[in-house]
Amino acid sequence: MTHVLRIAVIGSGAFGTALSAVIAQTGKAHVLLVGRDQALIEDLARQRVHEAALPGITLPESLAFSARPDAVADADIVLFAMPSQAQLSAAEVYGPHLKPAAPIVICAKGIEKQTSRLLTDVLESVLPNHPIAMLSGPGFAADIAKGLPTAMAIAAADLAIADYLARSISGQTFRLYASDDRVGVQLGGALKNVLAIACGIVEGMGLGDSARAALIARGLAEMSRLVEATGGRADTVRGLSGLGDLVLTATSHQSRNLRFGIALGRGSALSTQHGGLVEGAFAAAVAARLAEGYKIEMPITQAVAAIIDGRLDIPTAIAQLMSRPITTE
Ligand SMILES: NC(=O)C1=CN([C@@H]2O[C@H](COP(=O)(O)OP(=O)(O)OC[C@H]3O[C@@H](n4cnc5c(N)ncnc54)[C@H](OP(=O)(O)O)[C@@H]3O)[C@@H](O)[C@H]2O)C=CC1
Ligand SMILES: O=C(CO)COP(=O)(O)O
Repeated sequence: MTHVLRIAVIGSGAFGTALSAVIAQTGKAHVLLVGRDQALIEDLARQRVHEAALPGITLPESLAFSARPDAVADADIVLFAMPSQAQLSAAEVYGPHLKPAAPIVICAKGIEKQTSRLLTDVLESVLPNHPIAMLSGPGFAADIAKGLPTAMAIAAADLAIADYLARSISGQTFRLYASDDRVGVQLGGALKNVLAIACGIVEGMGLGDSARAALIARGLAEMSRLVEATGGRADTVRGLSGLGDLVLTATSHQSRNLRFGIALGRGSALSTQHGGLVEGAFAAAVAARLAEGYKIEMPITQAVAAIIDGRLDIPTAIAQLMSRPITTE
């Protein structure tokens, strides 16, 4: 009998639910969505709609659900679709139940706040016997779940594993490109959130589309510097999980990071809780710290970090950015 691929997606929020739905839709694998909230999981199995995260979107009949950590035991591939700061605790809870050597795919955009570690390093420290891959790039959960065309990057240390994962997960509407640059792919996702907050501030203050375009281009230069300093490649930054995701998040009001920045620019003290998850608010301080450690210039990122920490007001930040020494591009 041929083995049918089994994929488990852990994290029943917007992204995890969307990924599980789109993968189930391919018909290539048995897909299981695993969440912590028993009542929500029972509701999803009954209603096939996640009203809180993906309102009005019907989930496929073939998608299975569980709230038990040991339900991941027979999964050939496991996606970790919870926020960046929860990846470590999730690895500790689900790790003991994983199938030996099953590839783990991190589906979060951030850097560990406490230690400044990359998420691949965080998971490798807890799950040393599993290949750890990273999925990132432009794609809103709602677009993915609706079956709109989306393309993202998936990176593993071994390109053959990235290729296997890309082929296993991709379908008619959701297309993955394989890479062996885990650093570039994950930092692209983490840093674009910080830059999206900056673009939101510009929008909230009514500074114009020209300023936004300048931020995108100079932000991309900052991203390249940190990616290269950390051992990644600049060409990855010009791809889906860099330029692609930055353009999406810096321009679409679907983005929580952009909306958070707009609120800051308008002077409203929106907390990172009220607008939903704002990964860039965590990543800004870490990225600024890393830049300092590597002695590279990331003035936009550093300004966003200082604004969020309350160390800098927005007009002063703008004046400082505009009065930096004139230099070459
Ligand atoms: N939404 C989007 O469009 C996209 C999101 N992403 C990324 O995906 C990640 C998740 O975002 P998103 O789904 O939107 O966030 P949500 O806030 O919608 O959902 C987060 C989910 O993670 C679960 N969770 C939190 N901690 C743990 C844990 N320790 N173990 C297991 N599950 C946990 C929560 O469960 P509970 O309800 O039980 O607390 C919740 O279901 C982020 O890094 C984000 O940047 C990437 C691309 C697109
Ligand atoms: O990463 C995303 C789309 O690619 C989602 O962006 P937000 O987290 O800002 O909503």
